[in-house]
Amino acid sequence: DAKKKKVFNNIRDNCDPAEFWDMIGELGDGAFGKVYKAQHKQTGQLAAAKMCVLDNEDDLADFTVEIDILSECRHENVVELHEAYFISNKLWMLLEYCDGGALDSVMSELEKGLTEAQVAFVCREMCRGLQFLHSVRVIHRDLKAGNVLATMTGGVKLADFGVSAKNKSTLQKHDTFIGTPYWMAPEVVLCETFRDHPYDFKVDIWSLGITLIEFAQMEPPNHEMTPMRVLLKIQKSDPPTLDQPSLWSKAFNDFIAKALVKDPEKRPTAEELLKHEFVSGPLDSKPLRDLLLEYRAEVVEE
Ligand SMILES: COc1ccc(Nc2ncnc(-c3cccnc3Nc3cc(NC(=O)c4cccc(C(F)(F)F)c4)ccc3C)n2)cc1
Repeated sequence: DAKKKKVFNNIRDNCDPAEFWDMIGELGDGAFGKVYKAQHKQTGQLAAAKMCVLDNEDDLADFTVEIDILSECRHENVVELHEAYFISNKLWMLLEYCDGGALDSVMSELEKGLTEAQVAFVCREMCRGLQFLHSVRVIHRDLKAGNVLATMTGGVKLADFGVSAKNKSTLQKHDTFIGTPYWMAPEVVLCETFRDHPYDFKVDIWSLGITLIEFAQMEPPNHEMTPMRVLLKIQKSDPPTLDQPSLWSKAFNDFIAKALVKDPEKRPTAEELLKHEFVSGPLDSKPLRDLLLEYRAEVVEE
């Protein structure tokens, strides 16, 4: 009955994607479920299709955070959701297909990091994506090269391949209202008022800085340590820098130093970083497009 059946907007209920889409290849088989390369039967449009088997309809609620966010987040630097289907306990999400793949795969396949020109272009696009996400009060919380997708035409798109449960926690929308305060206990008031700490979104700026070091050096700082050791190190050490600063421009080193400020209140916003000389000059997508052509040649060769 209508009452029980929660209607989720953006999801086509009891509609089979196989009616409209052919699954033409596999893109990944992660913890989250299978991901296929799909082609629309009529339009020929390509998509990345993620299928998750849900035990019951309540699990669907877990995914609606991701679906609602992706449906609202229409921006050229954020991966775009085409359609979502829910049929016989299977949830399908079809996203625009980024034919360049994820940037961590590009680096590991070519066994080299990005040049400064490539980093500067990708960095500007990522800042624009972050500026948008933060403007609609979405915090990514898992920025890294593996979550940056590219297209052969030089498009750069923020994505998040994390496991859905993590997505739910990482993609907390921060505009939930505070309940009526009259009956609130003091500790609830304290928690409620400081819950929506205005600097939460600054976590993405730190991760952006770390991701730039990953682009330049193929690995993030401290990659040789165990995760436990890294937690302690990040907490007590000075912010990381490029291993060999003299190999890179002053602007690049300075941009990283600005993003990797430990105090979130002093860390700049994406909007402020877009004014930095590292990304404010004329930047061309050609260096990135050339890298992707190299990558495609390698992958095709295999
Ligand atoms: C191995 O070679 C390739 C070649 C091309 C591609 N291209 C591509 N293009 C688009 N999506 C994918 C993809 C690959 C593996 C897993 N998921 C993929 N996309 C995807 C992403 C999502 N969700 C998000 O990216 C997401 C979720 C929450 C928030 C956000 C954000 F905050 F960034 F907006 C983004 C949901 C469903 C799917 C199918 N992959 C990938 C690998």
